[in-house]
Amino acid sequence: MSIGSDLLPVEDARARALALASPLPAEWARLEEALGRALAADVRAQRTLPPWDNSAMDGYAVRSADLTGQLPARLTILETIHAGGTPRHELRPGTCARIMTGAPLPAGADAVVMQERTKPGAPGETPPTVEILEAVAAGAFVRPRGEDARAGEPLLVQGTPLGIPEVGLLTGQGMSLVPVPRRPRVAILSTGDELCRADEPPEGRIVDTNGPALALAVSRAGGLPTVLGIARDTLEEVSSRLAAAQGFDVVLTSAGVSVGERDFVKAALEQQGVEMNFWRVAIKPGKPLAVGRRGATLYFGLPGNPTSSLVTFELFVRPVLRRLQGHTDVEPPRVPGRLEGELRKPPGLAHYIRVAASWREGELWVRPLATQTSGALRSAASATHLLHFPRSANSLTHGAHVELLPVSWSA
Ligand SMILES: Nc1nc2c(c(=O)[nH]1)N[C@H]1C(S)=C(S)[C@@H](COP(=O)(O)OP(=O)(O)OC[C@H]3O[C@@H](n4cnc5c(N)ncnc54)[C@H](O)[C@@H]3O)O[C@H]1N2
Ligand code: MOO
Repeated sequence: MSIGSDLLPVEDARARALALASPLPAEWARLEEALGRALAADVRAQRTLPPWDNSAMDGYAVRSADLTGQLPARLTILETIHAGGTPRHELRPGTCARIMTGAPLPAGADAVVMQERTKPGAPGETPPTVEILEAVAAGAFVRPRGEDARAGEPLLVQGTPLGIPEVGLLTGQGMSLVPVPRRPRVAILSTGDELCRADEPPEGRIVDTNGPALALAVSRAGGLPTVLGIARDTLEEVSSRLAAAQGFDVVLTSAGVSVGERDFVKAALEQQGVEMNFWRVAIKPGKPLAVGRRGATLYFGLPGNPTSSLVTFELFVRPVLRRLQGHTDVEPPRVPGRLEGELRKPPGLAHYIRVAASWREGELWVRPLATQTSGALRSAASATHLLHFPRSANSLTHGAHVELLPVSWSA
């Protein structure tokens, strides 16, 4: 059997993890807390915005038909309309209105000529006039009524991720609450006899960095983390700590999931009635990943190596947290890039190489970080992307076109 042939491909593993997840029940969230979340229902506009046709430029509101003959054309100025003002006159042939950006168009006007394409009449002349130097098409520099929203019509559909413009659109509708799936509650349990808390004297132990790091990653992915602390490497302790972790949508454990003599996480999960969906993925770092479900709760046994836990979070947990929050686009984003230097590996596992990217000559060039060991957090520090070194490939040469995944954990 060739290396890795008994392991699940990354894409299959992600698909299987995602298949365990569906959007959580909706809650009403204040708009400022809805940023980055996905709408749980269609939203219809209640207001038409902008409420009137208005000018996109400082200039003159005109009838485009007045400009089809000889140019320049001299028009009589009926009034000046400011943003916030109300037009008082309807344009008749041969007339126009001075108008400012955002001001409502007067009746009869169908276009705006920007000020720079005009020449003012003599100061003090009555009635005041302006010379229009260019013809304009009907609709030029007019922002039509209802361009942003039309009362009664769909505004945003279910599943739309709420970015800042979307939140702005909803604000413009006078909405203060929106329906979004509630945030997933995520428990994080570190396991390992060698671990201590950051505020304890280490004395031969190592500080649990995975717990706090995963909590930050969960928050960034929109989840609500609860750090459960450290479980010692016994089946009883890991099992009882898992039993106590009730009421969570997702439980993340770190370490104890490989084939070592004290790797009890899988056994403990099974003892707690978790149905394992898969264990071990054809990936480096992160091969021992274990995923299962009990009722509505999803369990991820993440590998203990600090970078392995972050990479598996990025490739498997984050997409699941996004699906739980109603996002439809949950696959990790990818961008094309070019490799600086060379990479080699045996075939069998897909490698996700930590790289730093910089933009050069119209392309994203990536440099593999000097340290690639999964045991060192340094191999993730200052990484901007993960370079996908495909499972079947054994070398990538300088300048190779590569697939890059921006990491959510970078600064
Ligand atoms: N014979 C084999 N050995 C190993 C295999 C294998 O296939 N066959 N896989 C290796 C791979 S790949 C990984 S990844 C690790 C993962 O093993 P575990 O998930 O069981 O993790 P541990 O062995 O308990 O710990 C690994 C490493 O990480 C440190 N660690 C653990 N927890 C934390 C934490 N919360 N904060 C910071 N650092 C942590 C731990 O001290 C170890 O150094 O297994 C390989 N072995
Ligand atoms: O795959 Mo393990 O995650 O390299 O150390």
